[in-house]
Amino acid sequence: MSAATGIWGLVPAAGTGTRMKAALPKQYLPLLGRPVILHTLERLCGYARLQGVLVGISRDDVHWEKMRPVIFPRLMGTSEGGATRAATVLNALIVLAKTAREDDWVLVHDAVRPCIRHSDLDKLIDAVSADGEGGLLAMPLTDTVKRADAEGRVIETVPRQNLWRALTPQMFRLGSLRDALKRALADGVEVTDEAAAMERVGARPKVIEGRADNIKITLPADLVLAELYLKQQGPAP
Ligand SMILES: Nc1ccn([C@@H]2O[C@H](COP(=O)(O)OP(=O)(O)OP(=O)(O)O)[C@@H](O)[C@H]2O)c(=O)n1
Ligand SMILES: C[C@](O)(CO)[C@H](O)COP(=O)(O)O
Repeated sequence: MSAATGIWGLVPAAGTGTRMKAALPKQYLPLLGRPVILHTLERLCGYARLQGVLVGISRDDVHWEKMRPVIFPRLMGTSEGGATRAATVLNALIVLAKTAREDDWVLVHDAVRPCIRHSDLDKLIDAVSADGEGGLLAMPLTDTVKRADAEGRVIETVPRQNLWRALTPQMFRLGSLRDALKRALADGVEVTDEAAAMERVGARPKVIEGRADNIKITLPADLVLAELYLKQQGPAP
């Protein structure tokens, strides 16, 4: 990676959190007394290797302004979210491209993964910037995997060798990722992560084993787990 290559953070935070079934979007639910997203932004904005962090929020978002996380260094502001995570990320990349360069790296990290550690960010950046094809934090599957039908009856046991759970951040070059997401959306293909969009155009992203505590807050029980992890981690990001 040339010395001039920039590294940017992009945080999709425009979801509604339907699976959480809460009164407000889950990225704004309280976690140790602060909104989930503030924990995530504190981690990312406090990470010196990022030049800036852009957050994609819904145009209907009424919580961001109330929160005004003005204290964070590197926080660039917000871009308009879309109907899907992919659309939110694409819109943010288009905004980021006004400041960053086409071959700069972008780390896309879910707003609802507040337990991300700086050591995992280092691991991802060091591995991917040396490799060039892009990559993502992930965890190898350790349970047996079943595919079931609509009635909950097992159809098959899926061989789990070489199966990984994708986490975030996912790290790709700005221009390539923007174009790949544009292509997926134009083809009507809903990709649930950035790597899937890149794979569609022939990339072979690298999986980098991440920490088990980098959980995505999706269901109520995840909030309890995130609280335990943050308490266990202590102040060290
Ligand atoms: N249109 C969307 C949908 C999701 N996200 C973001 O993508 C991340 C991961 O998505 P997910 O966990 O699915 O969040 P939600 O879509 O809010 O959850 P649900 O699927 O339960 O509605 C979250 O930070 C979420 O805010 C986004 O920026 N724009
Ligand atoms: C990007 C991601 O967190 C990787 O596992 C996941 O795909 C997000 O999925 P969601 O349904 O938008 O939570």
